[in-house]
Amino acid sequence: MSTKEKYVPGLDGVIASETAISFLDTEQEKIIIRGHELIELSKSNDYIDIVHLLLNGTLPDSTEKLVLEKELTTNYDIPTDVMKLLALLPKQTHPMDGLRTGLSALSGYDEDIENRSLEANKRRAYALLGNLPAITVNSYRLIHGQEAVQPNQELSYSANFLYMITGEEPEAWEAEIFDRSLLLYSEHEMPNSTFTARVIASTNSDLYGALTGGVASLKGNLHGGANEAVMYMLNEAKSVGEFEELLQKKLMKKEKIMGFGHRVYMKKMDPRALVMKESLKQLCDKKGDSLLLEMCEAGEKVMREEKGLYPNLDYYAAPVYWMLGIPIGLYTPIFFSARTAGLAAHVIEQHNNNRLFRPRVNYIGESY
Ligand SMILES: CC(=O)SCCNC(=O)CCNC(=O)[C@H](O)C(C)(C)COP(=O)(O)OP(=O)(O)OC[C@H]1O[C@@H](n2cnc3c(N)ncnc32)[C@H](O)[C@@H]1OP(=O)(O)O
Ligand SMILES: O=C([O-])CC(=O)C(=O)O
Repeated sequence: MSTKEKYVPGLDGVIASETAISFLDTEQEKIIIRGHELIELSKSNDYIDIVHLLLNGTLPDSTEKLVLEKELTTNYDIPTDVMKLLALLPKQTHPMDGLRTGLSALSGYDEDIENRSLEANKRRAYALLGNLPAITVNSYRLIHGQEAVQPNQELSYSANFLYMITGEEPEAWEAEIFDRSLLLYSEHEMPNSTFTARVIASTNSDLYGALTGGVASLKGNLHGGANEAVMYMLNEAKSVGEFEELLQKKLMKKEKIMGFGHRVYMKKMDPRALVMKESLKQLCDKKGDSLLLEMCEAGEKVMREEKGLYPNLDYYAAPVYWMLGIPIGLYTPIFFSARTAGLAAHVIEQHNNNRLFRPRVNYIGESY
């Protein structure tokens, strides 16, 4: 390669993979997951259905769904030494770093670690999905000097996840809102974390390593870390007026406003954000407190008028999680936990039809 090749910063619009898993059809404004539309699925399916769809290629029938949910809710075997390791981490460790450490440590306990077959990878993905709620919640709790919590295996996957977070058995409608958030976060084509996981998998590295890299990628506030950043920003204001003022000040200082904009939906609202906004409305009605919804809507207006930018999923996920009583530090780990279904499907696809990722550069250094 002697002459300069076309360089696209941030690989914007570059096709990095062929995949049968998902596609953002921006013309039709559809998020396609294995031939199904995610927003349609969010109306009558739940997270377990999507896990099945992502990892098996089809929506489950009622028996398959029961079997899968049972497998995930009873699959809890985090080694005590991993818990001890998490408890040793300094208090200031970010929960995403705790999760990354816990997830990474699990690899040593997989006696079949070198097996990259479809069956072995699927078994691993299910085991991880079973353990992730506990790893997510307990890495947060142990870092903060709290006791580890045990799952309640009588509850559904999502109800148990929320129960472990808040310590209270959720009402059915709360578990439903939380489940819908997991579904919306489950898979989204080729974001940075998925690309990261596929790049790692392409060296024949294992699922744990690929997912561990995925956690690091998702932590950043240009990606998954935006959901917690949105909540910190909302908490800086106490009224609609204060929030509008805060946004104007940030814009004057040329700061990025978390929860707005998207590489693929830049000038349109993320379809998932609309569904999440409905969940926020539902929560506000139930709790008789609409302040957060009013603030978010005012923020939407400011950003549309000032920048022509629209909310992404993280903008509405943050107030929804807040109103469900979830600690802010868990917002991004929950996103990762939900995305594990999609990431695992991508790693499996990469392993099954692999070519090493190894791009080139345009050299702009000293002449030679
Ligand atoms: C579920 C998810 O992971 S969704 C993403 C969550 N991340 C965020 O919410 C963080 C805030 N948003 C952003 O930083 C961006 O919109 C991104 C990174 C998500 C996508 O942006 P990119 O495609 O890389 O575009 P880029 O950052 O180059 O922005 C293009 C222009 O829009 C502006 N812009 C983009 N997003 C924002 C924002 N949130 N606030 C203010 N300005 C913004 C940029 O400043 C830039 O303006 P300029 O051309 O005048 O310099
Ligand atoms: O697609 C992206 O770049 C980021 C995103 O919305 C996601 O991962 O859900």
